[in-house]
Amino acid sequence: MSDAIYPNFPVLLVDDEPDWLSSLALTLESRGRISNILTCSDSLQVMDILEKVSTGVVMLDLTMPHVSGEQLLERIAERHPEVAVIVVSGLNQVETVVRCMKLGAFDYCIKTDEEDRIVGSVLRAVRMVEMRREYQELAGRLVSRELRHPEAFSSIVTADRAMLDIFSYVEAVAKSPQPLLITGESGVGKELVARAAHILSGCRGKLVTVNVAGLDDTVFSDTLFGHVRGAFTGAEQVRRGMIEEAAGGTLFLDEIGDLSIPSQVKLLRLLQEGEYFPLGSDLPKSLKARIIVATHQNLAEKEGSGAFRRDLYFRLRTHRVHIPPLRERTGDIPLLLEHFLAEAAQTLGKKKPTHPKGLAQYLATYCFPGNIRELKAMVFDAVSVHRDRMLSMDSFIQSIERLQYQCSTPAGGATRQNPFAGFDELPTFTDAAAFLVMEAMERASGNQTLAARLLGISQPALSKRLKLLKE
Ligand SMILES: Nc1ncnc2c1ncn2[C@@H]1O[C@H](COP(=O)(O)OP(=O)(O)OP(=O)(O)O)[C@@H](O)[C@H]1O
Repeated sequence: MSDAIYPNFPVLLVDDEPDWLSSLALTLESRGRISNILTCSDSLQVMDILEKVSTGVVMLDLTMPHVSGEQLLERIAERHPEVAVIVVSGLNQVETVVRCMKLGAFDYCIKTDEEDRIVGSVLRAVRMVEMRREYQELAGRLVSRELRHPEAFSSIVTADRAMLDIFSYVEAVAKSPQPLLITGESGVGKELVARAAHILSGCRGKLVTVNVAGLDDTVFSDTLFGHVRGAFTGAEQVRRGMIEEAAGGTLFLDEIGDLSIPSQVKLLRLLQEGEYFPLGSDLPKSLKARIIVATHQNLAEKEGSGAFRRDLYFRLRTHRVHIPPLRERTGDIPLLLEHFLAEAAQTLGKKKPTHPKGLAQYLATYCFPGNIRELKAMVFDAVSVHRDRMLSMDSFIQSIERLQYQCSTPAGGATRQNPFAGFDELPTFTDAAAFLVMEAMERASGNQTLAARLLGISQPALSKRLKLLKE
């Protein structure tokens, strides 16, 4: 949650008793952190307010002069079905409850109910309205496929459809108080997406990044929550934790899949309660930052094996995006190549070189386990050693040939499979060679030099085989 008022739509409290209105408002603010509250003690004004202000939730008394709560409930359900109405009444009669629920009430509370019951009901209604609004926003954007703030994504070079859909999604959920989970292999651009989500959130505070991989539980707590003086031996100064650093902004927790179980419990509590205790202090502090988390690991698998808490996993996955690896968006390679060539030339103080025809095609045949970071490093390496106007292909070929084995083994480095192992009847040498040649030509988009490299033979040798195939 940011410093901004919460939720981003008003909760309207309607009751003819001003004292009850102020006490309810106080309870919602202190127990539910709901600060965006409007009150109305005149039932005649309610429909006017709803016309003018985009209210999300109404808490409605039943017994009021002029217009009764039930009449209002009926009108609201008819004219503003998007508003969630919670009836809060002194009447504890089953028939009244049933009638109100039939008229479309979201919930029915009795004024003498425990505070937690009433606050819990409002929080559920707020969450439902938030989700409904996010869904409508998202559906609208996916249909129009238009970004309202494309500048937030300006550092992410792509023309890939899946990536552009991710941008729409991130834009739609950017203002949500719920955490955002970003998954994807290492180097796909998760941090860039987190940065874009932070810009779009409208929070004026900083984006504070913490890589939680390898932090033991004490260091994790100290880093995030900070400590008071004397909290432990050596704690001579107060330490502001990263949550406080990020107040009014975004806290980005990278490598969340590596978090220890005790730290997962603490993170879950922080997300659930919106509160934390600095080490050595028994005075809680409020979370005032939006949380974004990222991991290259498969959290569903980790949850299945018990290495990641289920409750935290479900809490984190409310809003989630998966960034595809570069090998699944090879259409981006020419764009990224141009982008990194310009960046490398500028950084290294050189003139931007042109690249050989076929380089992008050649790169597209490689699996890029390190994704865009790896491509960027390759381009910088090539630019740093090149002397002529035209970039040499050799530096790329050498890097790729050195790393190529990783592509031929499945993720996780399992041993190379024999592709013929499951065949009942083996193909002849001639047939197998013909299939290989056709596959290489396909992968190299018809470029014989590239196809020959993929097969480890010379271009004339490939040309000879192609001629034989045609005959
Ligand atoms: N689409 C892109 N356009 C331009 N640069 C990109 C793009 N995607 C990634 N990069 C660059 O690649 C590098 C890796 O990106 P980033 O750190 O965001 O990846 P990551 O998924 O967070 O990696 P890790 O999991 O290792 O933390 C950065 O230098 C980033 O600027």
